[in-house]
Amino acid sequence: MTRTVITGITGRMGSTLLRLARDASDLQVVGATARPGSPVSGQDAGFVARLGAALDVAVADDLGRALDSAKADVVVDFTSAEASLAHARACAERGVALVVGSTGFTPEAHAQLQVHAKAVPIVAAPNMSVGVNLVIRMAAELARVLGPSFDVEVLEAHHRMKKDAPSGTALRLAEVLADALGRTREDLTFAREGQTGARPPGEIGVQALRGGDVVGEHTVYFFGEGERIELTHRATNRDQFALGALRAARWVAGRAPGLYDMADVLGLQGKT
Ligand SMILES: NC(=O)C1=CN([C@@H]2O[C@H](COP(=O)(O)OP(=O)(O)OC[C@H]3O[C@@H](n4cnc5c(N)ncnc54)[C@H](OP(=O)(O)O)[C@@H]3O)[C@@H](O)[C@H]2O)C=CC1
Ligand SMILES: O=C(O)C1=N[C@H](C(=O)O)C[C@H](O)C1
Repeated sequence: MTRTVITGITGRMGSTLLRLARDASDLQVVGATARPGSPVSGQDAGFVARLGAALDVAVADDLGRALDSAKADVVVDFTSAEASLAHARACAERGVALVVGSTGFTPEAHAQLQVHAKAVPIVAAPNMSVGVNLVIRMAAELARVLGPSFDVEVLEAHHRMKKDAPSGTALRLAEVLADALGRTREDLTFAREGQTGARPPGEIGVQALRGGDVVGEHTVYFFGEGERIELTHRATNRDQFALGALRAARWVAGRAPGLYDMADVLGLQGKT
């Protein structure tokens, strides 16, 4: 049994993770958290996350306290970049492995995550769906083979409540595409407006749509002369993100310290 703590269980991903962790025969939910000062602190996690039954796990409003009272192997955290950094510190101080799905990390915050990963194993990825991680690899392969004569654009769409833009997945796609094409982050163009002139060769465009209840959609366009390739992933619910994260939780518990990606979890070796 992998003893698992889920953070942010009042959230869309936290409640999905709690349901799927509860249903997994090889995982035991030993802790659940909500934000500091949350009114649900002390209540049963199963009712707070609307799972329809008690879990016999009281919600804590501080991960450190939750870890001090539960002998956990791993924490699974989809909250916000800021909260995840604090959670990484709590895990590093207590020797507990961590899976981070939060997006919106600044380069400085990401560097801090790397510091905590010197103490404990951490899997961090902007998208934990197996399908998306395969799409990322396929996009890199297409870019390498098609080469610089194709114009590359990344388009993402998400629900109206999403806080960061572009999505972490779109950013990862753009970075992987830039790498495959021998370009840098300087070549990424985020949205366009005004007299932009002709599209510079080598540019990689990244565009974000927001609205309604869209779970998460990513398309990479390869625009050529006389043909176009579109590589699309559409999530229709959040279960595949959560199942990927729980797969990462089983994989990372007991591993050597280090910052790992979903490609490591999935055994996708070699360059992206
Ligand atoms: N890697 C992946 O596969 C995926 C990543 N994500 C990312 O996961 C993150 C969460 O997404 P989503 O679930 O939709 O967002 P939500 O806003 O629905 O959930 C976030 C939850 O975290 C809670 N929270 C905030 N701070 C803390 C804290 N310090 N301790 C405990 N809980 C806290 C919030 O509480 P409150 O409501 O009180 O503010 C909220 O319930 C985002 O960064 C998103 O981009 C999403 C889907 C897939
Ligand atoms: O906030 C979301 O919902 C999602 N966020 C992730 C991202 O920013 O890439 C992954 C997924 O698309 C859903």
